[in-house]
Amino acid sequence: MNATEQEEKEYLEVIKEKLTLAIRRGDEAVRQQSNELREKKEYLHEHQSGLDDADMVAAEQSINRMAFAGDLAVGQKRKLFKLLQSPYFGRIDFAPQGQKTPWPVYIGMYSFTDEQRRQGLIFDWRAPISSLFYDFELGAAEYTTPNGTIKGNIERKRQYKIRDGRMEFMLENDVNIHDDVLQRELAKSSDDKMKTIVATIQRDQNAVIRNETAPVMVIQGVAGSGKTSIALHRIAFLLYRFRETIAAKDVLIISPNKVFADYISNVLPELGEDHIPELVMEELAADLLNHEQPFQTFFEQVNALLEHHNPAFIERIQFKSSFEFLSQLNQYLVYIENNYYTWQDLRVGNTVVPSAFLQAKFKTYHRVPLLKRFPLVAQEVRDYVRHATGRKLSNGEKSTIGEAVPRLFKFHQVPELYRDFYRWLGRPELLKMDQRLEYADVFPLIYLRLRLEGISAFEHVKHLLVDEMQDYTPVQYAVLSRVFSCRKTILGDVSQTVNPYSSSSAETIERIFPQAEVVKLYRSYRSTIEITAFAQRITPNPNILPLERHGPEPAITQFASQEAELQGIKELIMVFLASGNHSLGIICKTRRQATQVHQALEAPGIHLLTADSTTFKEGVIITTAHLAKGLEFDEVIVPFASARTYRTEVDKSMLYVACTRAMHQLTLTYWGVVTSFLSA
Ligand SMILES: Nc1ncnc2c1ncn2[C@@H]1O[C@H](COP(=O)(O)OP(=O)(O)OP(=O)(O)O)[C@@H](O)[C@H]1O
Repeated sequence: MNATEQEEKEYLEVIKEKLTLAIRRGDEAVRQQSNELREKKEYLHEHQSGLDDADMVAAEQSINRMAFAGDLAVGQKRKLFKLLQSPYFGRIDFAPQGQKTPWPVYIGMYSFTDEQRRQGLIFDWRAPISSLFYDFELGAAEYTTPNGTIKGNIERKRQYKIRDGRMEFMLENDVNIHDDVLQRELAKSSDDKMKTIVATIQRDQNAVIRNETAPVMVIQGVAGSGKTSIALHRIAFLLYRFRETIAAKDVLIISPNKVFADYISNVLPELGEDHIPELVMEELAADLLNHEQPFQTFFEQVNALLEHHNPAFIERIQFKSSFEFLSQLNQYLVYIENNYYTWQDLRVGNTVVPSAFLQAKFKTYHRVPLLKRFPLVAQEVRDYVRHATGRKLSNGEKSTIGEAVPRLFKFHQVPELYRDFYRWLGRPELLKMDQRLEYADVFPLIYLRLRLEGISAFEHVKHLLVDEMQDYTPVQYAVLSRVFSCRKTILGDVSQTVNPYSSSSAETIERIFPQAEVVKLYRSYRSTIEITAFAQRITPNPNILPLERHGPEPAITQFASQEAELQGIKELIMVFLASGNHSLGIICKTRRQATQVHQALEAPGIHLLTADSTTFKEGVIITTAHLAKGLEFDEVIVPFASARTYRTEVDKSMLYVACTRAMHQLTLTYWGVVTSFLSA
């Protein structure tokens, strides 16, 4: 069936016709449903007075059902329209064992069935059979279904590029041409937001996407290895595979900032899924602190590190990012259990509640978080006194007990205990708590809160996705592990840390989640070989495997002065505007520098992205390396690449992140002496 390219083109027309018909039928159904809905509402309105409660409830339920069906139909129509533009991207002819003739399986973004013949015309890329396309070339192959493994033979494999309903090309996979299609995809200029990669998912990526069993999946991948893309496709896969038990609203993405969240926001809707709730780490922290405690943000912490070298500040951060610190916090919790109670008899009127009774009751509730035990023990004491006196207690007596029981313990507020922790350590100077907490104290405080008070928020979350895992500390992970007992996908790259004093590697995360499956990805897709090799000069990684794609050598351009450099950048922007590229990122080390460049270049269409920005912008963007993390641009300019700007370990991380954002072209500019990080 459909052996030649001509036959394929004709078949495409047949499929498009069927899709058009399905859209028409869907329209008709939607029209009918909305008419029925309107009639039902009118009927209700007119007969309101004659209907009893049960009738009203039934009518409301039926209206809700109709509205829901209407929404589904609209969603389905949207998918059909998308399919009409590009119905499928792959085909495999598969003969299951024992069958001579293979049958063609066309694979697309969504499935499409011929309702009349009950025949699958297009299979969703996430369907079990579609995994054949990603995992095998011609020859013996197998795929797993919920009912077992199906073995067989792939006799033909093709890839298509269909755009606006037209077949742009068709490739026969008798050699490994997968790379060919991938090359074409990667050579394109960037989209305004992150895009889907369903047509070119690679085998190792597919294994991560389709992993159904890992309770915690840790993806450690080099810059541009597709971690974020894979994680989002994995979510789409899990939503499809477990659609009976998990919906988009049950997933939570923790993203590093709002711009990144906006940048990735298109992927899941493109894949036909609803929008997934997301939270920035600081929003999560504020929630877990009941919005009662102001704190420094991670951006502010990193900016402070970049602006001033402050050894005491660095020491505080480093200490609080260590495993040792987490273990000290745990030891402190044991210590206060054993040492901060003052056992004594409690007198209520003429009744004496013996200290042994109090001690025993506190022991009974040892599974309850410490600061939550007081009201429970107070109730036990009230019962004791009532029993002893044989009468009801007065309100005064009740409140005496309510106040006296907590007094048996030394502290009652988590922040007091947090401060005491440093005294217990013998290092009170490690806590700087002015008007607001330092960022390094935010999660330790939350951790104490969790252990001492318990927090029950976020229990509804069934899958947690954490990006930029290298930026979070052991205490942060200890918090995440306690707040989210669900399955998790955690991804990042330790080479892209923006704060080397607080970063975590996959190994660190494995210590916290011993049940984790760790996957390492070394193939880099984003940048040309030249850009990847250049970035290796800053932070070498012998394991990185750049995809064979070439472009211009990155340029390091010297200027005589800052004015000349800014003028040079203006000219580079003009060249960019005349090129066919879509996005240019001008990536600075600090916010101050980014603002300075923005002021110097001020022109319509040049956007400054800061930590306060909430959306990703197309065109020319000026920003910091910290904010650019996770984003990508056709071209990148790194201004002020001098020895004065890039000196410390943190600076070096920033430079690496900035350079690895470039897909096709990279230019570094400076005046004075070039940074030594580029001299290797
Ligand atoms: N299989 C693939 N097919 C096509 N494009 C791919 C594939 N894998 C990755 N890419 C592309 O490579 C680029 C990098 O992907 P992504 O941003 O997901 O990587 P990352 O590992 O999260 O990067 P970083 O950590 O550097 O931010 C994107 O443009 C993505 O579309």
